Amino acid sequence: MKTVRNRHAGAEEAHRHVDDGVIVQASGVHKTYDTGQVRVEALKGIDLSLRRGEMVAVMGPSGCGKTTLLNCLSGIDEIDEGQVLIEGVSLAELPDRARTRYRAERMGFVFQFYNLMPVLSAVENVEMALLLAGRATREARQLAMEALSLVGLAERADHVPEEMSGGERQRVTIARALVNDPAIVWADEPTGDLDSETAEDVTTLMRRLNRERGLTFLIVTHDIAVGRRTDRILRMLDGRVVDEQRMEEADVRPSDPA
Ligand SMILES: Nc1ncnc2c1ncn2[C@@H]1O[C@H](COP(=O)(O)OP(=O)(O)OP(=O)(O)O)[C@@H](O)[C@H]1O
Repeated sequence: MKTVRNRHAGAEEAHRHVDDGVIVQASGVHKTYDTGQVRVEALKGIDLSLRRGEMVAVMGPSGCGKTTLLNCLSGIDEIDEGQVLIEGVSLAELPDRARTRYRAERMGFVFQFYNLMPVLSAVENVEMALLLAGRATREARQLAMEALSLVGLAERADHVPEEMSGGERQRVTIARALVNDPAIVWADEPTGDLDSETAEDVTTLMRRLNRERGLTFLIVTHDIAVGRRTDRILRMLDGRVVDEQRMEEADVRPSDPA
């Protein structure tokens, strides 16, 4: 994997130089939370890589460091030691504005509790991701509508979140996550707030987007039904990745309906 030294150039320019199929490369990642009273070593040396088009689950018991890992890989949180490269770019080395811009342009996020703006309609929530990334208003509206169609919600475009079910809200956040055509979508317990049937629909949707659009996903989940639908499960225990399980084709159901 080539490393791009990215001093003043924008992240956009940097990632054009690297395309060897690896999206995420983490080595020796440590993260400790120190509240003054308690010191928690949440990540104790993580090495992993994700390839373009992969769908990977991170599983493990409560408190083992899954969310911390997602936050550290995606640059939401700072790491104490080690290195994280996304498309060959070390986000930690980018100036603040370039890092924010990189995240807005190249990453999508899906969270358990949706994180939608309650006063905005579905289409406005989705287009916000584009407007923040500097797209023109008209183009943003058109792309947002296309993304809502992809997740089967075009007819709900004008509804605000409280007028939608949990599954519909999560589909809006998935539309928002993919609308920028990101390098990777980070999903933290995307089905955690959903009943099992709706969770399966949302998982099927993510798998379809992964297969059809080559969208790369890293999904933190407690739900083995989600894990089974991915390409790989990384199992964490006490701040470390202790096991990796590749899913059989039979488990990932290649013939899932759209
Ligand atoms: N901001 C913080 N300050 C202090 N400690 C924290 C903070 N965030 C997480 N921790 C601690 O770090 C450890 C890992 O937490 P993390 O949220 O990553 O676990 P998790 O595997 O995602 O858990 P869960 O499945 O319950 O969401 C836990 O011991 C947690 O208490």
